[in-house]
Amino acid sequence: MIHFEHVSKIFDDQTVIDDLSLHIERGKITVIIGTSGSGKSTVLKMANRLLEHDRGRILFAGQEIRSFKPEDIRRRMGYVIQSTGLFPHWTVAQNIGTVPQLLHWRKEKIHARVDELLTMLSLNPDEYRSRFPHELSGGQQQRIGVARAMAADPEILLMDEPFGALDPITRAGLQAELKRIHRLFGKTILLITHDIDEALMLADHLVLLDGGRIVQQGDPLSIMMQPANDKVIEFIGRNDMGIKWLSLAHVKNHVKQGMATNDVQIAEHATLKEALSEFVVQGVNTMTVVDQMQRHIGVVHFNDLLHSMRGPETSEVKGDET
Ligand SMILES: Nc1ncnc2c1ncn2[C@@H]1O[C@H](COP(=O)(O)OP(=O)(O)OP(=O)(O)O)[C@@H](O)[C@H]1O
Repeated sequence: MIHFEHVSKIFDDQTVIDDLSLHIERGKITVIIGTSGSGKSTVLKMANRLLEHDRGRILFAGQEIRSFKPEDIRRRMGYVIQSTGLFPHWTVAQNIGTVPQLLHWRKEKIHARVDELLTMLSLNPDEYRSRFPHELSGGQQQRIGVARAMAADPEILLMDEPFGALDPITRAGLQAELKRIHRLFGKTILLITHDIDEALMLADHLVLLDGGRIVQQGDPLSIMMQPANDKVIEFIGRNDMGIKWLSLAHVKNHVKQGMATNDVQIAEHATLKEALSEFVVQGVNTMTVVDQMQRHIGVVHFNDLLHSMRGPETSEVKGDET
């Protein structure tokens, strides 16, 4: 969907993006992770022409990005930033409706879309559509930022540290929500973060950026299995390796026939890390696995989870739909 080909960006004689080649695949979540100043935001801003690249080519839908008008590009790409950028004197509905309004949608259509998005993001439309941003919590404001970016159904969502300013619990909730929405609609997403757990949880394709250069890219599991150098190992974190494995594997690939002898259930799309937490909190050795319709599809055993923590077989986790 977006191709970066040998792209460089230079600010005041300093090369901040150096020969970057990257393919943002349709329907996937691509996550760029890097330390502060590594060039993450610059990559995102070059994608929607907030910044112009100096060398190489950026193609969007097969065409050089410079051939599009910046305003057209920005309508086709939703943009979510950490500080949300909501208009303080506009209601939630007006904020979400910004782009549809620019596109001259009918009033009723905008109204219906606002309500649809609020519902999708677990906010009751009757309660929230007329509120102003200062009447919302940080997490709710961030949801409105996401809703606004998605309002006109853009082809791609660009997300710049969207959950960076939130507390860990709200952050985890919104990450799960983004994952759920992605499962439902398969939207193409390019997200940047400096948080490795967030990156591992969300990424189909993970890109490690350091000093404006890509150190390694690929699916998270391959990167964990074959880190290119010490820098990558440092990124991933030497500790908690087993737990990070668990966050990449999913319950549905460890389901056995049968049913738990207790009432505890877990969703098939939960990660093994979430399963581990449930085993500990609930004090059980087995859990019944259910699908999205709450139908019982088998059982997961604590021992199997421990076994996978010692080193999952690649084939088990590869192709794991997240
Ligand atoms: N408009 C600008 N003019 C000059 N230098 C800039 C400009 N924007 C960014 N830079 C520099 O480019 C480099 C990369 O910045 P960028 O914002 O892309 O990093 P980042 O990885 O997103 O960092 P952070 O995680 O701290 O937001 C930094 O050294 C920054 O100082």
